[in-house]
Amino acid sequence: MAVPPTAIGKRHTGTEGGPIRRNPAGNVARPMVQRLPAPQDVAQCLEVGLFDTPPFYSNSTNSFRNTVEGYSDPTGRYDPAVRSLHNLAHLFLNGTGGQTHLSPNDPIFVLLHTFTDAVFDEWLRRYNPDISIFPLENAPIGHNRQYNMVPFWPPVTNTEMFVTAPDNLGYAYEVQWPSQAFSVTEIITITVVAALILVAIVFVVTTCFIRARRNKDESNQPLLSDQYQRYAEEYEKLSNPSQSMV
Ligand SMILES: O=C(O)c1cc2cc(O)c(O)cc2[nH]1
Repeated sequence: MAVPPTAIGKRHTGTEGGPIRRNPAGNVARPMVQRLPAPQDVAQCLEVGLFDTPPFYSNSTNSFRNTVEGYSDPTGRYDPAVRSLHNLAHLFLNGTGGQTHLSPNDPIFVLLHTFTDAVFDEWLRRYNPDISIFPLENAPIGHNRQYNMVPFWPPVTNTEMFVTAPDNLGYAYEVQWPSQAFSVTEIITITVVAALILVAIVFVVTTCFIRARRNKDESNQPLLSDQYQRYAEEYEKLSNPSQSMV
């Protein structure tokens, strides 16, 4: 049977899985991927100071690499149920862009991966790490620092790519990075410290004020000074106040 030309056209303009499909936030079976990453997630991810932690895999915890990839929560804590940042954006698309073997067919892939690289670049800029923090061994195949990055051609090692964009690619990303919001613990700590500082300031100012007033009184009325006050008190105690104390 002859295939209608329109059907042939569709087959060739679409992806392996058919035309590009997107159903953003439409995965009702997975409510956690019904949202995009938030600016705060990026800010938190950039606070994860360790580049990677054993086993240098998708279950690494407190690893910037695993956090930006999106297998940890944005603070770096690994949780198998969580998807964040890069992975969350893929899954949010809920269609071609959410399937590893098809996602490059969706043009959003380029934007997502460019932004992910910009986050990595900002991390390199902030922490200025030495290559010695990149795993030398025990990472999955292709992921130790001297290995070539598969499938790039000509071959390029992870070490060669562990460089900021201006040095590596000749351009810089221009992003206004969100700043980190304070946590509840930090807000409480700041409030307590501010209150203590305020009490200390009030105490010092009051003490200075009282001293200044007393000094003024003493210079204006020397008989009110401590020394004469004591004489006065002792004089009061005497049974016969007219008797001389000298
Ligand atoms: O389930 C994930 O975390 C997930 C899905 C998905 C799709 C994709 O094209 C990727 O590049 C990564 C990815 N992660």
